[in-house]
Amino acid sequence: MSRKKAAKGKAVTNSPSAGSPTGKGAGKAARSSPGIVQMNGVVHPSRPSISSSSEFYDIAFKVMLVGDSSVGKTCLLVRFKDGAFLAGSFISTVGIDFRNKVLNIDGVKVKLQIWDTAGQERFRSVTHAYYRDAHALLLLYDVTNKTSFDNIQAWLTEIHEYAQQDVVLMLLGNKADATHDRVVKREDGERLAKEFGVPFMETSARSGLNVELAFTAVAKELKHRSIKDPTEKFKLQEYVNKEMKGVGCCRS
Ligand SMILES: Nc1nc2c(ncn2[C@@H]2O[C@H](COP(=O)(O)OP(=O)(O)OP(=O)(O)O)[C@@H](O)[C@H]2O)c(=O)[nH]1
Ligand SMILES: [Mg+2]
Repeated sequence: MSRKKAAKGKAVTNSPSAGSPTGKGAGKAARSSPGIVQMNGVVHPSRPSISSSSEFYDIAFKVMLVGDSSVGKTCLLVRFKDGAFLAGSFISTVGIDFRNKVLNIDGVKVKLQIWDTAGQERFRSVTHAYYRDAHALLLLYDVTNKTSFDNIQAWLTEIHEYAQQDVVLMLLGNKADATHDRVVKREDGERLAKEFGVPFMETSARSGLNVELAFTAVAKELKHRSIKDPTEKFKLQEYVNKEMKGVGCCRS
């Protein structure tokens, strides 16, 4: 297998349209971070983008983070990429950004190009344009925000409409660290995920709980599908169940 080079997220273009936000983040400042891409910027497996980075990879996939505004998509990505929590006031994402990370999955270098979408309603049409090229979707709700949980069904409808039929999908209940503010029980998340046949776990961008696992599980599934090794058996939910940690536990 030949090795490719991983591209860095580059600021190319982005022009968020004006309009009144309807999400929880309405009225908040908007942030546009370095990895902003063109509408047609797509990464295909085994086809690297032009790169100045020296990190090599074997296969590449596009993963999208979706869900209501303020559920913690940007924080989850920053935690995964940089191992840090974005403390301070909430700055809502404008349009769509991406960050790259190369993971070593059983000896195979898997590059994830992770696209962080804006949850605000006014950017929804921008997000729709990207679904088609996504290999995996991480759909987030916030365990301290019932509306974000109630909106999951609508997000799933949207995903079925715009994403590929065989897209790898995982439901994440984020902010699991916020025990005092929790309004959505873990069992409710589990029930919903079961109903829709989607793997599920709770995460915390603040503590790091299950963050690495969420991305690793998706990378393993994508690598498994891509390589189609008949000797290798991989079941996403089984892997997640085995590896995931509960709230209050020790490891991220
Ligand atoms: N307690 C706690 N707070 C979190 C966690 N993740 C994010 N937050 C907070 O939730 C707020 C929103 O986080 P973001 O990551 O910016 O939310 P987002 O989903 O990217 O929002 P949009 O960009 O508007 O779609 C911020 O104030 C974060 O500090 C978490 O795991 N635990
Ligand atoms: Mg964001």
